[in-house]
Amino acid sequence: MPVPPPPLGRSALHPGAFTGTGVVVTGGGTGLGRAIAVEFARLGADVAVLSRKDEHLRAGLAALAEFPGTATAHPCDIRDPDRIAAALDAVEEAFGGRPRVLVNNAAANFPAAAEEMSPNAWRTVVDITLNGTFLCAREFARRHLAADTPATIINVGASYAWTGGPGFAHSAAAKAGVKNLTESLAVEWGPYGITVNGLVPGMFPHRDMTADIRGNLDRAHDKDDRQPVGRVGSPHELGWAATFLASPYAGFISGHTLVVDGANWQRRTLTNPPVVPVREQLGLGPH
Ligand SMILES: CCC/C=C/C(=O)SCCNC(=O)CCNC(=O)[C@H](O)C(C)(C)COP(=O)([O-])OP(=O)([O-])OC[C@H]1O[C@@H](n2cnc3c(N)ncnc32)[C@H](O)[C@@H]1OP(=O)([O-])[O-]
Ligand SMILES: NC(=O)C1=CN([C@@H]2O[C@H](COP(=O)(O)OP(=O)(O)OC[C@H]3O[C@@H](n4cnc5c(N)ncnc54)[C@H](OP(=O)(O)O)[C@@H]3O)[C@@H](O)[C@H]2O)C=CC1
Repeated sequence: MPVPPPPLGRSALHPGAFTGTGVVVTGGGTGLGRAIAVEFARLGADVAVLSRKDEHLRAGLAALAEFPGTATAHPCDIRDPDRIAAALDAVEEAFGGRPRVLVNNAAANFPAAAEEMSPNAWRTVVDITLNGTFLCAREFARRHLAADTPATIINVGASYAWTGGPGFAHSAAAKAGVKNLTESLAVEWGPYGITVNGLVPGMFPHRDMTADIRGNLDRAHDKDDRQPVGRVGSPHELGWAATFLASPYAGFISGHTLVVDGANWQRRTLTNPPVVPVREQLGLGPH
């Protein structure tokens, strides 16, 4: 019997838990990033959204408008270190101080057969998902290291970091890198009061999904029945996990990657469904 989550509008932590705390969410104008941004704002945080597209920045601001904290949005391509630095300068000015939390949520992905992936397709996904995560973490941490102030970083991953992701070789490899990077940075920066954790969403359908990813999901019917806990995730549940990881109650958690997926990725048996080649799954013809 699936147990539904408490409804949108509840918070897991006490009201005002993040009042006076600045939070940066990359890709915070859409989907799961926006859900994370909203849960921080609900708890009083000042929230900054960073991403490339105006429409996404506006959507992020609109979602944050009902909450009391400062909401700000800054155009930024996380592949470009200078633009990241400029965006964080602008965030500090808007908040009147350094944000304490960085959520590296932005990523890139599309399904493609590995043998058909162009070098630039591979490079683009790795550049945004892995390199962008590193560059944002580096710029954010440098500022805290220089000022000797505590901070926390959450890197959003994917469970195919452990399993491989047939049909998503670029994204899976990049997310494996993100998980590994999380572990390195947690140790390097731990002595200076910076915790670094990973947060992995399982199946969280939402209306901002790119057509490619949505199409991939839509090939599966009965999505709830395919999850061990009997249902897919609601985006605000991921937001609750993020706020917990950034809270003082998680201060002794660092270098960990928390998977929020109802045990879906452990669902493996010796009698899995028959193998369907990736080309067939993607509707591609023979080689
Ligand atoms: C599944 C569960 C886990 C989910 C995890 C997620 O991350 S969900 C989050 C998902 N959310 C997002 O991903 C949101 C952000 N995503 C985006 O902005 C775009 O999808 C982006 C990743 C292509 C980057 O845009 P951009 O303007 O920087 O790049 P660009 O347009 O210049 O393309 C670069 C190269 O990639 C090639 N290529 C592109 N598409 C396809 C394809 N379908 N097929 C094959 N190849 C494709 C394109 O042809 C080009 O190579 P070329 O021709 O030069 O050799
Ligand atoms: N949805 C799901 O079920 C799952 C999601 N995930 C992970 O969760 C996170 C959020 O995914 P989801 O919300 O579904 O995806 P979306 O496609 O809705 O969000 C991706 C966000 O990343 C931003 N972005 C992409 N490229 C860049 C860039 N170069 N610079 C700055 N921002 C960029 C986009 O904004 P813009 O276009 O404005 O730049 C967009 O807001 C990702 O890390 C994803 O890998 C993992 C497993 C499953």
